Order: sequence, then structure tokens, then C-alpha cells
Amino acid sequence: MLLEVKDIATFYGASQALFGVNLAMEEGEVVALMGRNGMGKSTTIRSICNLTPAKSGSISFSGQKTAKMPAFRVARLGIGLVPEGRRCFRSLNVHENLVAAARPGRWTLEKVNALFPRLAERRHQASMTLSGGEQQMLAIGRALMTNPKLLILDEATEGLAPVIRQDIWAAIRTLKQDGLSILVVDKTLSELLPVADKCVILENGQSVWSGKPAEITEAVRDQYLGV
Ligand SMILES: Nc1ncnc2c1ncn2[C@@H]1O[C@H](COP(=O)(O)OP(=O)(O)OP(=O)(O)O)[C@@H](O)[C@H]1O
Repeated sequence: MLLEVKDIATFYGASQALFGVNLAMEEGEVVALMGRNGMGKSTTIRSICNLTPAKSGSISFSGQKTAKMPAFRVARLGIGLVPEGRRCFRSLNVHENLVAAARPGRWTLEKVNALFPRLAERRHQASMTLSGGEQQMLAIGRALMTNPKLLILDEATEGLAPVIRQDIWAAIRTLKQDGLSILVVDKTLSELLPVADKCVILENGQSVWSGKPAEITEAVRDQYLGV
């Protein structure tokens, strides 16, 4: 098992956001974390990374219990996080940003540039001046340069131009074919479901359903995913 989240409860101050989330993923799997807005997807991700640590329950990653580990140590166990929202890049150019993240492994600058040719073309451009979609590619590229065992993508395609979204989905499919384990949150089910091996649905801070994409019936959709 690569990642095992067991019955976690997580709070923001006094306010409880997660009330029992379970999630298990094997190496090489792509798992979609689903649910309507505010149901706890980002909080689950923050808890996995110990950015907002769970108060109870347990999380193990790559065979190690992560409770009480500082977030940077969890990251070093091999989690590459691409968080939700706009990324803040330092005044480095694209190339420098990628190289700064590098750790040894199969993901090299050449491979990242091949995955995202737009980044290669803009290698000397200051990262702050990239478009939103290019910044998202850079965020994914940086995460890959750390050679993670698990890549976590939280709404990686949200708010981007359609052509860029397609490029990012194509990259995700390539990463899956390459055998990378990916935990992904995304609202575009038509792209998400074909790439997912397994889905976990959250409702009000609890995992309420899990199964294969093909097992998501109309009833499941209406109950947990409809707007
Ligand atoms: N920093 C915070 N402080 C207090 N409450 C928060 C904070 N972040 C999230 N929450 C609350 O925790 C709950 C779960 O939010 P979370 O962002 O994890 O949901 P989500 O499923 O990722 O939703 P979205 O798709 O809208 O990002 C919500 O009730 C939200 O208001």
C-alpha cells in the first residue's frame, strides 16, 4: 500500500472539517478524490501532507506513519503536491524554478520539458510573468522534478483556457502510463473518470463511497456529485 488514510478527523481551530475520511491507494494507481464544493477534498490533501494535520485517525505513506512529522518531512518521503489556487513563484525563471526543485530520479529536466514543451519554450522567462496555465504546468513540473512517489493534483485544471486544460490532461495520462501514482481532485468528470482507477467520494467531511469509475451510477452521481 502506498497511502493509507484511516478514519481521520481534521479541524481548523475549533471548526471540524473532516469527520472520518478513509482512503487507500496502491502504487501506480490514479485515485480521484471527489465530492461537491466544501466537502473536504482540499482538507484531506492538507492532512495527508501534514499541512493541516489530522487530530485523530492515522495516515501512513510508503509504510511510514506520518503523525507528528513536520510537513517538509512528509514531502521528503515522496509526495509532490500541486496545491489549489494561484501559485506564487519567486523571481526565478522557468528553468531555475525547475532545477531548484530537482532531486535524483527518473524525472529530469529533459523529461519535464518533453512533457510540457510550452515550458521548454519559455525556459528563460520569469515565472511570475507566465500565464495561469503555464504556471500550473510549472507547478506540476516542479513537483515532478522532486521525483515523488505520489503526485497530488488539487484542481490542477480549474479556471484555465480549454487548450491548456487539454495539455494538462494529456500530461496526466502520460504520467499514468509512466506508472506514477496520482491523487487527483478535479471537477471535469469527463476527463477525470477515464483516467482514474478508483474514486473516493466525500460528503460533509466523510468518505461515503468508493469504487471504480464504472461503478458510479446515476444515483451515486445525483446523490453526491450533482449540483
Ligand atoms: N482555512 C480554513 N479555515 C476554516 N475552515 C476551513 C478552512 N479551509 C476549509 N475550511 C472548511 O472546511 C470544509 C472543507 O473544505 P475543503 O476546502 O476541504 O473542501 P473542498 O471539498 O476542497 O471544496 P472546494 O472544492 O470548494 O475547494 C469547508 O466547510 C470549509 O469551509
